[in-house]
Formats: sequence, C-alpha cells, structure tokens
Amino acid sequence: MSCAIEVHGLRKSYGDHLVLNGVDLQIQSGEIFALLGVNGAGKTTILECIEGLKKYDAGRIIVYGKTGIQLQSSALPAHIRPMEAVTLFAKWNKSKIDHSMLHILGIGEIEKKQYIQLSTGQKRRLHLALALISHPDIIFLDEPTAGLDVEGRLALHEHTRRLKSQGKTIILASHDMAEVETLCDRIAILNKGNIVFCGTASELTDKISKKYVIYIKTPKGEKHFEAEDIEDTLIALLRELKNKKIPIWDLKVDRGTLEQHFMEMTGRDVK
Ligand SMILES: Nc1ncnc2c1ncn2[C@@H]1O[C@H](COP(=O)(O)OP(=O)(O)OP(=O)(O)O)[C@@H](O)[C@H]1O
Repeated sequence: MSCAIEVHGLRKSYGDHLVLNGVDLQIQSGEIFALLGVNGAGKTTILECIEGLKKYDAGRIIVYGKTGIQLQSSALPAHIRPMEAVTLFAKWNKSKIDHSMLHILGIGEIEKKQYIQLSTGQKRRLHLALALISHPDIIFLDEPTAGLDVEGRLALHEHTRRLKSQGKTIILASHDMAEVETLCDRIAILNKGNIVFCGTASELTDKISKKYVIYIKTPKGEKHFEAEDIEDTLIALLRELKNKKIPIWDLKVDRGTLEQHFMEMTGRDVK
C-alpha cells in the first residue's frame, strides 16, 4: 500500500503554548484514518497544518494527491443556496459537477433552501459534497458526525465507506469512540503534543488490555473490579461472596472498551 500523507517531526506552538511536539504520522492510501484526542489536544491543528491552512514551526509534511476538506459549520454565507455553493466551488476548482455524487448525498432535496435554513445533517451533507467537488484523492473530515442523530450518523458512515470503496483516503478527527471503532482502519491518539498510539482498534485493545474488568451485581449493588490475574481474582471474589452468603445476580467479564483504553492512555475522558 502506498503512502497518502507523511508527517515528520511536526511542531506547532501558539505563542508560548506548545500544541504539537514533534508529531510523526504515516497515513496509507485508501484507509480511513482517525485522529483521536481530548478537547484541545491539537487534532484540528494537525489537520490544518496538513491541509496547508496553518503554518507550523518545524517538521515536514508530504501529501501525495489532491485534497478535499469538509468545511466547519457556518462556513458559508447564510443565504446561499446549496446548488449555488456547488456551482461556485466547481467554478473555483475548475471541476465538472458530479451529479450522481450530489444525488447520493441528497443535495437535490435541499436545493430550494438557503444555507441558514438547513439542518445540521443537511449542512454536513452539503459540506461533504463541496469537499468532493474537486474529485480529491484525500478527504479531511473534522468531527463529521458531531450533533447528528443516529440516522444522520449512519448515513454519513455509509458515504464515508463508499468513498473508501472508491479508493479515497479519509482522515477524520472524532470524539466518537464507537464511530472510530466501526468505521476506521487505523487510529492515532494524540496526547500532550505527541502521538501516543497508532494502530488498529484491536491492536489498541491487545496492547493495553492485559486488564480484565469484572462486573458483579448483588443485592448490595453493582461493582466493578480490574484484574490482570483474572482466575485468581475471580476465585477470591466468588469465595468471599460465598463465605458472606451474598447471592450473585449478575456477573460479566470483559477486556475493557476502546473508551477505557483511551482514558488509560490520556488520563482523561474523551469529551
Ligand atoms: N489560533 C489559535 N490561537 C491560539 N491558540 C489556539 C489557536 N487555535 C487553537 N489554539 C489552541 O491550541 C490547542 C489545540 O487546539 P485544536 O483546535 O487543534 O484542538 P482539538 O484537538 O481540535 O480540539 P477540539 O476537540 O476541542 O476540537 C487548544 O488549546 C486551543 O485553544
């Protein structure tokens, strides 16, 4: 597989606030790659440096291919109509309008409305259509499903998977662990200016999931325990409950969710 983006030693500060402290990343062509990090970790800053929208202090970025960027909300004039925006972007990019792409994204259904009248989901679809106008190889999505309902989220996931099946590379910044786990081929976790993990969701689980989590429900309530030596801990726990004659209502053992692993690596919740 060839490389779509290489980032070497990327450093960026805002005044004396160091945000990126030598970030290295390699994103492969045709993959859906997620950038995870708590609020303010620097995800947008990395994306904007790669997109060429932001200057950086040191490092090297190489982008192999044409890029398309999904705009943030409120990025368009309030009264512009969707097809006017599409035509404007196509002229600007000297691109032919792909009507089948507009149809798939449902732009026809909203063409009579003004931008200000669109729902969050409709705006996101329009922003995605505008990102695709120039027929890019690499597409950047910054929190594409934030604020969307389940239906809107699933529709956007479907569009993203379709783009991947067309051979596009997709880079998305997200806070949604379930989204990242189901949609993305690889994940990078950004913490305190550095990439602290880069790999698949199952590699992340394997890497730090030496710990099991035991959930137990008794008449006294619900508790959970973390254990590396699962057999010894379970036997001790069951023996203690038996000795105290406390009945077990429910018992579950798992290896932790992606969110727990994320919190373990960053010391914080994702939100
Ligand atoms: N133009 C700017 N001037 C000064 N500080 C900035 C600027 N842009 C971003 N920052 C700061 O840099 C840090 C990283 O911001 P960035 O937007 O890249 O984080 P993020 O991971 O995308 O956050 P979020 O998840 O909240 O969108 C934050 O502390 C932010 O306040």
